[in-house]
Amino acid sequence: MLLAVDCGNTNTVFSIYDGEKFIALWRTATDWKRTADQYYVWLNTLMRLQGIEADITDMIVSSTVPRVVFNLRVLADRYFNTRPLVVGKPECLLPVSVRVDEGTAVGPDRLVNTVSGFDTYGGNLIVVDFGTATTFDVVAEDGAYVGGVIAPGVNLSLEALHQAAAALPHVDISKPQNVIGTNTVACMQSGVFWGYVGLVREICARIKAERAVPMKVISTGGLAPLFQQSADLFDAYEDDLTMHGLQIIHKYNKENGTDA
Ligand SMILES: Nc1ncnc2c1ncn2[C@@H]1O[C@H](COP(=O)(O)OP(=O)(O)OP(=O)(O)O)[C@@H](O)[C@H]1O
Ligand SMILES: CC(C)(CO)[C@@H](O)C(=O)NCCC(=O)O
Ligand SMILES: [K+]
Repeated sequence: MLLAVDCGNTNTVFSIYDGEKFIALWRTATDWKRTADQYYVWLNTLMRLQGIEADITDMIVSSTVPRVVFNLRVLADRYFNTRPLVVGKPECLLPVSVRVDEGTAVGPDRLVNTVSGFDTYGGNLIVVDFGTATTFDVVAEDGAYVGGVIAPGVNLSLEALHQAAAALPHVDISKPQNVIGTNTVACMQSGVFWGYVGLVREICARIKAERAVPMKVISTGGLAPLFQQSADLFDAYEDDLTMHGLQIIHKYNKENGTDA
C-alpha cells in the first residue's frame, strides 16, 4: 500500500491507497519538530481506531517545508522499510516538463497540482489552490508547468490585518451579505472575501489573455467552494487534487524510474 503525504505550510495530510483504491486520510498541523516515532504512533493509533490493516510498502512525499522531509524519511526507513519518493528531488521523475527560469525551485505542491490537473482535464489549465498561499499554476497544452502566480492566502490576509492593527480582531472568513460592512468584522470579511473574488477573476483573465488560448480554471483547497458559490470563478472543483497527483507521480516512477 502507498502512504502519500502532502505537507503544506499549515497542514499535513496523510493518505493511504491500496493500488488506486482510497483507504483513509488524516490531517495534522505541520510541525517540522515532529519525529518519525511521533508520526508512527499517531498513524498507528488512527489506523487501529478505524480497524485499518495497512501494509505500507511505498511512500511519496510533497513538502513545501523542506525541513519536514528529514523526519518523514526516517519514518519511511524505520517503520515501513522503504525509501520515499520526494517530489522536486531529481530522482523523482515527473510526467510533465517544467518550463521556468533556470535555478527556480517550483513548490512541489504546484508540480503535483499540475500533474493531477493535466491527468484529469488535459492541458491549457489554470489550477487555483487555496492553501496557506493562494497559488495559480499555469499548465500548457502539453501538461508542462509554465509558471503562475502566488498571492497571500485567505486566512493569512485576515490574520495579517489582526496582527498589524491593534483594533482589528481575529476573524474567520465567511461570505458577507453585503459589500458595505456596518461593523468591524463585516468590514474585514468584506475586504478579504470580495477582494479575493476580484483577485481570482482578474488574475485568471490576465493569464488567459497572456496565453491567448481557451483555458479551464480548476480550484482546490478547503475554501474554494465558498468562492465558487458567489461568483462563476471556476470550471471545476477538485477536493483531492493533490492526493490524486501524488498517486500518479508514484505510479509513473514505478513504471519509469530506476530506484523507486
Ligand atoms: N468554510 C471554511 N471557513 C473557514 N475556513 C475553512 C473553511 N473550509 C476550510 N477552511 C480552512 O481553509 C484552509 C484551507 O485548507 P487547505 O488544506 O486547502 O490548506 P492549508 O492546510 O491551510 O494550507 P497548506 O496546504 O498550505 O498547509 C484550512 O485551514 C481549513 O481549515
Ligand atoms: C507558494 C507555496 C508556499 C504554496 O504552498 C509553495 O508552493 C512554495 O513554497 N513554493 C516555492 C516557490 C514557487 O513555487 O515558485
Ligand atoms: K494544500
